[in-house]
Amino acid sequence: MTPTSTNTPETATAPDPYAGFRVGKSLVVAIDGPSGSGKSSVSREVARRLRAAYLDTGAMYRAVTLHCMRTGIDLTDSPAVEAATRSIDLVISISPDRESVLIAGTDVTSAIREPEVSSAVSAVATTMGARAELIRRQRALIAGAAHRIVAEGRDITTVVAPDAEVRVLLTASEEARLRRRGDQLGGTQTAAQLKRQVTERDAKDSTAADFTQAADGVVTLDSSELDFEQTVAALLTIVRSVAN
Ligand SMILES: Nc1ncnc2c1ncn2[C@@H]1O[C@H](COP(=O)(O)OP(=O)(O)OP(=O)(O)O)[C@@H](O)[C@H]1O
Ligand SMILES: Nc1ccn([C@H]2C[C@H](O)[C@@H](COP(=O)(O)O)O2)c(=O)n1
Repeated sequence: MTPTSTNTPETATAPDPYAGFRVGKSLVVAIDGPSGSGKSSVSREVARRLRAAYLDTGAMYRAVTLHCMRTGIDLTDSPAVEAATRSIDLVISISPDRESVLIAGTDVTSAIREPEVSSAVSAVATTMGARAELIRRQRALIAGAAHRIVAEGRDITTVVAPDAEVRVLLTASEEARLRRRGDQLGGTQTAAQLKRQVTERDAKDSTAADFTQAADGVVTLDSSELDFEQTVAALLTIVRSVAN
């Protein structure tokens, strides 16, 4: 089943002084980058300020992974994973203010963030048939968003929405990304655990999508020396300069 959005982003009728972006003009902001670079948190906040929809494509890979795990599908069995991806009844919110992922009506919003899913998700991300189906659904969600959307993942600037008005590779040094993920998890993880969750997962995922270097026309934003607010402001500046 094709996923449907549970959100209709606000249709602005007045100028949007904070975003400084012309009202009424169609806008797709595509963001890629490695784990811990700040894609989800920064993109969500930028979407709020642009009064745009927000699509977390990683959540879709996570949902398929959880579905396979719960239904006993062997994640190394590519045809079975592809079939599961084609048939999954997946509904994802594209509101930046409401995180919601449903599989066949069951709320899996928190479950897809569990460490077991994070450890297993690369198996789905590297199953090309599964990618093709998720890319198809992601394009449909982007096309169906009212008139502005920020979509983030690993292949949005290159494959899902290469014609987006704004295309950004959000990076940060490995040290910054490991530190951020460690802080995010409340200091509960050892250095080795963090490396597995960030660096090793990226190494596996980058065999299926290139998010380590900016493709032609993609602007690189290195947030290593920026705090969260500075990164949001820098991304909004790029949006204004590229899209206006
Ligand atoms: N510029 C920044 N400075 C400091 N911390 C940041 C910055 N950007 C994001 N963060 C924090 O870093 C953590 C990781 O960010 P986030 O989850 O958005 O990364 P991500 O790129 O989406 O990772 P993943 O792909 O693994 O989901 C979060 O706690 C977030 O608040
Ligand atoms: N467009 C995308 C989005 C995500 N992935 C993969 C890479 C990750 O291992 C996994 C979960 O993403 P996260 O929630 O950590 O951002 O999904 C991908 O291959 N392509």
